[in-house]
Amino acid sequence: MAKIDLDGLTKDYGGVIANDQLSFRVESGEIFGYLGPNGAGKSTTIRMLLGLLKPTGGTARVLGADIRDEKSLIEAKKRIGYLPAHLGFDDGVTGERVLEYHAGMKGDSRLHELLEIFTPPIERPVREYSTGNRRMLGLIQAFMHDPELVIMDEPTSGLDPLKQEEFNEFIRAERDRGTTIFFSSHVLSEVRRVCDRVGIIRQGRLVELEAVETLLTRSGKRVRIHAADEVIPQLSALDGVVDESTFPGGVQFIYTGEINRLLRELARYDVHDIDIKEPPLEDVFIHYYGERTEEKSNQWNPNNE
Ligand SMILES: Nc1ncnc2c1ncn2[C@@H]1O[C@H](COP(=O)(O)OP(=O)(O)OP(=O)(O)O)[C@@H](O)[C@H]1O
Repeated sequence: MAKIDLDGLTKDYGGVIANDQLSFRVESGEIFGYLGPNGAGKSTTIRMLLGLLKPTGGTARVLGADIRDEKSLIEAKKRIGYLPAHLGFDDGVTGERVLEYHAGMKGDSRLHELLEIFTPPIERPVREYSTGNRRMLGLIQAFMHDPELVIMDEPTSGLDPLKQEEFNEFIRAERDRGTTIFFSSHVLSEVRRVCDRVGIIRQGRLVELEAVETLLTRSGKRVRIHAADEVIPQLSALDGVVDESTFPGGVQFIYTGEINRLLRELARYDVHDIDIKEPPLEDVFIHYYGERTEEKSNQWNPNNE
């Protein structure tokens, strides 16, 4: 059974249709990345899944509970971990007190191991916390009761690169022990490293739903060849070559054809050196973020790491 199942989920804020008939599933035991430019509608979906906002059309099920059915959603939420984008902790109390409060409501069977990975200074009042320490406290509270499903809104914002990497490792291990993870993100490198599948939302509509590997395969390879000047025009003209550009002593392009065909073609030329890579995920996703100057999406920063 899918852990999350959206069925025409719609939110009209009265003028702004933030989610427009979204239908997709998050399957058991996968890490699903929910991507989209600023204002695309990610937080709106997440807040509806947690029952914090009411849909104006369609519905969704989380762990089998219809989000319109308050009672069954409350029951399901005991088995869900949630990390909101904005962490509204009581600033006056210590991190330890915050965790005790959450433990009282839902349990804390994994608290000690989480405190070894994420390391906020729990003896200090939350008001003294840096953004990263707040995020870590939030992550501990999201996972401490060993939930079956974890929903997170931009979980790594504010974490330093080392903690981000620890977070990546941690959620991969969580997935391997069977936890299902759904999170929104702007950090493409993180999505590449940890997600099994992604959904991309733009102006409230789902524009892509695909395995990360498939997206990358479909997007071709980035090829950089050093060769004699006279063969460069012929290399640039090969079938399947797009976005070609030359540099002194070589040419680079995206190759969208069959890789063996490229290798056979290249064997006919005097090639000095070659580098074949997956395209950066930025290249793969960038066309979903068209009209960037006309929308709020111009805040999208694909290099945000
Ligand atoms: N309470 C509200 N009332 C009216 N419009 C809203 C409300 N909340 C969000 N919106 C609008 O709905 C759209 C989607 O917003 P949402 O916060 O879901 O996007 P997002 O993808 O999470 O963005 P970001 O990446 O910037 O956090 C935006 O146009 C936003 O301005």
